[in-house]
Amino acid sequence: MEKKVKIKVRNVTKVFGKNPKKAVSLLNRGLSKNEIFEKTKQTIGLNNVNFEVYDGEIFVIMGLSGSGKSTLLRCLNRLIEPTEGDILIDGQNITGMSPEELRRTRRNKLGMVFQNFALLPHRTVLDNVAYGLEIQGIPKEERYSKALEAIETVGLKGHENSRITQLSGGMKQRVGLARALSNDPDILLMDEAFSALDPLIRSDMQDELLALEDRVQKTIIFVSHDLDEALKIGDRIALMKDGEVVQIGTPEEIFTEPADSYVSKFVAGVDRSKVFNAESVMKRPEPLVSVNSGPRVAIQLMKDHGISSIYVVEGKNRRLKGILMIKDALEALKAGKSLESVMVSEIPCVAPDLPLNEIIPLIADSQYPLAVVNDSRKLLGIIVRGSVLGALAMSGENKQHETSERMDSEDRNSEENISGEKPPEKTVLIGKNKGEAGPPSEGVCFPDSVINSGTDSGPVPAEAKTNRGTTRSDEVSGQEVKIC
Ligand SMILES: Nc1ncnc2c1ncn2[C@@H]1O[C@H](COP(=O)(O)OP(=O)(O)OP(=O)(O)O)[C@@H](O)[C@H]1O
Repeated sequence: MEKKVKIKVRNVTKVFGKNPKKAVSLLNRGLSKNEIFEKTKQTIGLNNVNFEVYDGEIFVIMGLSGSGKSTLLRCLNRLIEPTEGDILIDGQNITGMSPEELRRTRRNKLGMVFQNFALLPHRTVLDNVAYGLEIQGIPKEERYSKALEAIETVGLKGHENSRITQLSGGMKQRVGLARALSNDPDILLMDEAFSALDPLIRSDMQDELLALEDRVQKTIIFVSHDLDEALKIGDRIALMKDGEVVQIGTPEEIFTEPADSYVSKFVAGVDRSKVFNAESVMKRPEPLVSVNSGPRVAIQLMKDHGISSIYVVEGKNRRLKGILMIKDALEALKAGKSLESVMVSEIPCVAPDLPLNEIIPLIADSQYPLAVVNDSRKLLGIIVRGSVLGALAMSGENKQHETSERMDSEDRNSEENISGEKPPEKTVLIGKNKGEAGPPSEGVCFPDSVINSGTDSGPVPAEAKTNRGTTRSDEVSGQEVKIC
């Protein structure tokens, strides 16, 4: 599905100083930020920035101090006026708007959360959250009702009448968030919103933001100088240096395909196992056999593909039923039994967003590849040891497809290793997908048609996914051990 562009930033440059034209002309002649400052005493805040933000994504702007993050964020609502360029929100160019139009757009579409909370210390939580609505002239009853809703959304219900001075840092930032949400804006601009918090509280707030994003589906532009934070919460990250965007990509793209040596150095120290997740290391689940097929079909498929086990699925949505060993299929053929009666149905399953560091112990303990399933138990992919090791070992310069190629050959070996091993009595499901298998369907499907048919049964997406979802509080609880 095509992504809807919510914000478009086009050729935006910002010069701080009284003679921006001179600075811009020097920029166009290729002079650096420092050279321009030496010559003109004008500071380049942003240099020809271009990007798009999609509806409903968390887009992180990150970079070192002074790289232009806050300037860029503030240009998006024109708290800072760009010197050149356009900023379009829902297709409307805000750089050309009159003060009244701008006010309306800010009010209806944009909410902002600041690092230092920017709260009124002597007011209650409720009055702080309702403050933005108050200055818009919204009647008391309506603004309190909206404010109470926002307070509940950020988990502060019961604290409406507390004074700001009575709150912890984390709670204060929730108030800031509630205030930004009170008007139900489409877009949240968050400027180092969690940087002032203690590490544990900060981590909690990141989890809560992800959970909140799941519920309310806002477009969030989040400024951070912390790479771990960016990797954790960002759908995509824009990395800035000296007022320029040096790379935009998913966390994994930034990791595996750094645009230059600056980006490589930036990501050098990061723990790869926290960046990759099940979806990014799984391989296509092929071949598959329908639960309604006979053992002869399963044996033929395993023979054709040179494998000794095969995943058994049901219906066009390839709902996972179990795994079948070739020896059991042969036995079923001899005894006239069904696949279902001889397959192993209790196999280890993980959710697609389970991070690699949580997958490693599971795969080490498992006799089978791990099945990656979604909430409706659709088999999305399988993970074998080789894939995990490949992702961990890959250096920053290597490209994603190299891993996939290596995975494919290692998968084969790993699947072979399953052969002949006695299935365990019970195996476990880790992750959030814990649904029970439903009743068998009537139709028979074969692997290729299973993979290629139906609206949501397409191939495993090539685009790599990160572990951001796994840190959501509701999903962390999904790590409890369950029988699949
Ligand atoms: N009001 C201003 N007047 C002059 N220069 C400014 C002004 N605001 C920002 N700058 C300069 O613009 C550049 C970008 O600053 P900005 O605050 O956007 O960076 P940042 O990446 O957000 O940094 P930090 O993480 O330290 O907040 C810096 O060189 C800064 O000194």
